[in-house]
Amino acid sequence: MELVVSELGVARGGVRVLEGLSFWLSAGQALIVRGPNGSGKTTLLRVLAGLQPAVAGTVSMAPDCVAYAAHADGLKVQLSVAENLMFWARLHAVHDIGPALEAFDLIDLQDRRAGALSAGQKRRLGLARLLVTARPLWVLDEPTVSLDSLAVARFAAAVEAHLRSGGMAVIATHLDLGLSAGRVLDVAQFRATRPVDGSLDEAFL
Ligand SMILES: Nc1ncnc2c1ncn2[C@@H]1O[C@H](COP(=O)(O)OP(=O)(O)OP(=O)(O)O)[C@@H](O)[C@H]1O
Repeated sequence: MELVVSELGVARGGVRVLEGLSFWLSAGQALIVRGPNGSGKTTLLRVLAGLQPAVAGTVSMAPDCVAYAAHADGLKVQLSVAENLMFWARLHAVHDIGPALEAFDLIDLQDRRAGALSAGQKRRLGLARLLVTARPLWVLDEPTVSLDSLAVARFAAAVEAHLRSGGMAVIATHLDLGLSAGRVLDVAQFRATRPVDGSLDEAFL
């Protein structure tokens, strides 16, 4: 399996942000996306995840191959930690939430209502969902926000395990996660030179 991105152009709010962006990833590889604030990292990830269309170019992988973790954790606050994971697991026909609880140190919190978790605990639960999606490409937007150093290490270990099992990851992060198979892409070099674009780019927010 391979992710091939060719001559991609992306826009936000009718303004072109990036153009001419190409890269590829093979099974077992990760791409770390860097760039200054407002340079288009989130917009690129949204296009990869199928949340909005590209304005130019192609992405080889269909959105249903992608597990996307945005800035927001997207949790069901009335459900417990375990119920949140079971909800996502059922949706993806995954039967065992045990490895996800274990990987993100959530076993002791599994009966706690998600709305009553701390910010870092919520983030751990949001990331644990990745492990119950069984999707090959993880697209992650600043996944380590609110995580302490131990949780960052656990997250990096989960990504490494995903890569070892043939998965891929595209991660916007300012941290060095120490991934063995991680390349860095700085989106600043792909800043659009013709920024105004009249087309509708928002499938939904
Ligand atoms: N909802 C929105 N509507 C219109 N424009 C937006 C919206 N969100 C972001 N933008 C603009 O799109 C451009 C790219 O933003 P984007 O969020 O992709 O950058 P980023 O590199 O992820 O930034 P950061 O590092 O601050 O998270 C910026 O100029 C930003 O102001």
